[in-house]
Amino acid sequence: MMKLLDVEKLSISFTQYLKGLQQTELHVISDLTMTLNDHEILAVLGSSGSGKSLLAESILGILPNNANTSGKILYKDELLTQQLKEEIRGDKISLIPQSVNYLNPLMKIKQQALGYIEDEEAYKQKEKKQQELFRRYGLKPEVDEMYPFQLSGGMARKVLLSTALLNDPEIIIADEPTPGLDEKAVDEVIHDLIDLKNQGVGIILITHDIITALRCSDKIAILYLGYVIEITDTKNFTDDGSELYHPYTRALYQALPNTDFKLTEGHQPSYNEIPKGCPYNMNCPYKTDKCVENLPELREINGRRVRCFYPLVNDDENIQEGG
Ligand SMILES: Nc1ncnc2c1ncn2[C@@H]1O[C@H](COP(=O)(O)OP(=O)(O)OP(=O)(O)O)[C@@H](O)[C@H]1O
Ligand code: NI
Repeated sequence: MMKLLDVEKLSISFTQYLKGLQQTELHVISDLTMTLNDHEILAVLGSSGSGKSLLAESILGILPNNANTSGKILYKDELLTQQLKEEIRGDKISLIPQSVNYLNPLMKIKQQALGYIEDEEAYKQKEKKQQELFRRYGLKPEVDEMYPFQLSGGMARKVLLSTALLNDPEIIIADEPTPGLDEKAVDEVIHDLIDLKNQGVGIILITHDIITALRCSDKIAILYLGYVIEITDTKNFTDDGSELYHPYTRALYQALPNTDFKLTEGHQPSYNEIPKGCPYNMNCPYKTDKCVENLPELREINGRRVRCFYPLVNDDENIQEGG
């Protein structure tokens, strides 16, 4: 097992200008810490608008200009600077984008998959790889000369997937690859991701769909109001949920058959109302004054990372109250 990415205390916010000279800070991601290894699918689970795409953009170095960030990201123990991000983007790290709108509508498919390559030999090699990948994903040769509008949604997704794989990436960030797809296409995406993982790729699967996360990930990081509140092995989502330590994670899992399997808006308060103290305290049945006053750190407990003063650890595994 090799560490590919370490995200350490990453925060992303936007300054909002209100009437007059007033301004407030919109905290979209706060104090996010997580690790991605090779041969691993890490699902990042959060509701719509919770900053998941911004996390992807931050790792890739394509954040909007007005974003304020702090914290750091390491790539194989090396600080991932903006320069290094630009070097490895599309090469060692690839994005499977959230939307097929990432395709340039005015450019033929093959041309945009390959990009501009000056060296003739290098071009030929990449072209060969592209043709292999297109064949592997069932894209016929005539797709090469098509424009995006001529593709079905499923074909466009396969083009994005093949393009992401062209340079044998070590890390793939898949941003919501399944919404809007029919059941068969979802099965295919999941199958492809697991296949890539088995080849050694480390994958960050960004999703608001807990069922997709449960079906293919090895670990799940759960976001709440921009905070990671638990990172746990996917196998801990089992039976009655008693292996899940954060009250929110457990409630989410136990509610599953009755919800529409999605983390919808309304589950969480809005970003303008992030409470002082624990982000979950307003909904937590176990809260104390301490939770209202203080923000719990993300700490390691029995191989999980949990942001809670009173994690729901089984009786036989005694844990001290966190500080
Ligand atoms: N350039 C920007 N300026 C100001 N605020 C922004 C900007 N970009 C994003 N945001 C804010 O950050 C929030 C998170 O955006 P993001 O696209 O990362 O969410 P997401 O979790 O990917 O949502 P979805 O599930 O809908 O894809 C947005 O709701 C928006 O309020
Ligand atoms: Ni998004």
